[in-house]
Amino acid sequence: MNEKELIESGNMKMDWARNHMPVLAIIREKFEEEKPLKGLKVGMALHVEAKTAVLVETLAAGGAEVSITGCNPLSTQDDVALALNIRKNISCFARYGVGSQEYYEAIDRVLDSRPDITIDDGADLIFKLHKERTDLLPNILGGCEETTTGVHRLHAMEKEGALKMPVIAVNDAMTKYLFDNRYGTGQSAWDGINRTTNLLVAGKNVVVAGYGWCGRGVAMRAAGLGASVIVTEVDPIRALEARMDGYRVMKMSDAAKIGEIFVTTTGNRDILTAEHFKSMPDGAILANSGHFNVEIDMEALNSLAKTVRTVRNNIKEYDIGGKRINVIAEGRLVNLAAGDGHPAEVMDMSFANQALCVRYIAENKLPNGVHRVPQELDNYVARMKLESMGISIDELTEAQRSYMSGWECGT
Ligand SMILES: NC(=O)c1ccc[n+]([C@@H]2O[C@H](COP(=O)([O-])OP(=O)(O)OC[C@H]3O[C@@H](n4cnc5c(N)ncnc54)[C@H](O)[C@@H]3O)[C@@H](O)[C@H]2O)c1
Ligand SMILES: O=c1[nH]cnc2c1ncn2[C@@H]1O[C@H](CO)[C@@H](O)[C@H]1O
Ligand SMILES: N[C@@H](CCS)C(=O)O
Repeated sequence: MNEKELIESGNMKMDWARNHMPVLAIIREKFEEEKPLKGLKVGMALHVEAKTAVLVETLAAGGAEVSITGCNPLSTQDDVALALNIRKNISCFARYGVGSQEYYEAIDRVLDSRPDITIDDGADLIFKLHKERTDLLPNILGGCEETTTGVHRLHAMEKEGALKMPVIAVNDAMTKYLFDNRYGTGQSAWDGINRTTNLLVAGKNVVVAGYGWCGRGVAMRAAGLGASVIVTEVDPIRALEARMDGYRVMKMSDAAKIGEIFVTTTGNRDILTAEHFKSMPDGAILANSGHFNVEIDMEALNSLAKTVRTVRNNIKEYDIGGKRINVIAEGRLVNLAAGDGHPAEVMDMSFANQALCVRYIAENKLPNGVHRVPQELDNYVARMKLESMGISIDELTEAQRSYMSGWECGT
């Protein structure tokens, strides 16, 4: 495709996404009217694809000047990046498949815009701000963090007294993690795996590592596709939940021997290691839908491999001596690096939270540290989403409200 065709394709993807993001549309309308971000610069490092682009244009509609790059070298969609770049007050520095140097140079270019507010997915901008670009910190009003791992890292920085700006943990809004991490990852991880492998899930042993919000989504949808699901955990309560939800629970060293498809969702490292690769059945398929590319120990797999070859677009086969292990999308987030990411209706809620939190930062002076998404914003997103789905719910009567808050009657 030439540049013009790429831009057309990016615009088409954005139109489709925009039409399925009704809560963000309500916020965009308000932003257009009220311009709450007028005069502010927003710097972003998110997965650059169509739903993110709709968030970017929403912020620009609010009066912000937006600079954006990717937060994963394999999740950028170049047509969308180009379509964003031609829009007024938006600069996009993301490109698909960049190496580490170009990836971090693009982060620097976003910071060169001297943002007032940052939006991260995995805290890349915030790390650079604290490690190399500390001169920019006094200018920062605050930041927003999209994902679980980013929030964990920010809490660790805060605990050590290293966090020098306020950040809102957008991931921890209930209208984010209960839907995006669970139903979003549950659907889009399988979308990525299925469109890439073109194999059957029914009847296979699927091993899901981690039974957090992502893991329970991935396990639930695997079961729906007819898999026999095995869960591995380190948390006894979550392991118990997985068992009582109907899955087999065992150690990874045992699961590795019988798993046919493995999906990691832990946010941790070294979940699948050399020991596991050696005991896996021939032809095992590995995918990561959790954190970066360290959940599957790719270094160990590379050193075990006698040969490595691409066997299908986005699938590498590692022959470790008479046994073949297949890895999708280099062990990076399978839903984004081998698919189009979460469904638009789910990102509608995540990004509605982002837009509202950017406005909140612009209008409130927050102290340094990690902040929760204000409950009223979380409730607003839920109410708007229900409304957009044509769902009405009951309201407490006065008598019910006082019954629920009193202690004298009914016991
Ligand atoms: N692919 C996506 O689009 C997407 C979406 C949301 C979140 N994420 C990322 O996915 C990861 C998980 O997010 P979450 O919200 O589910 O987190 P979570 O904290 O709810 O769940 C993680 C689970 O993994 C378990 N775990 C940790 N180490 C383990 C190990 N060695 N073996 C087995 N289990 C282990 C934990 O006990 C926990 O139950 C994070 O890195 C997050 O940033 C990805
Ligand atoms: O399609 C998408 N566009 C933008 N962000 C996404 C999409 N799918 C998932 N995530 C976001 O990626 C984070 C993990 O890196 C998740 O927290 C999720 O919110
Ligand atoms: N942005 C990072 C964080 C995922 S948890 C990534 O895409 O790998």
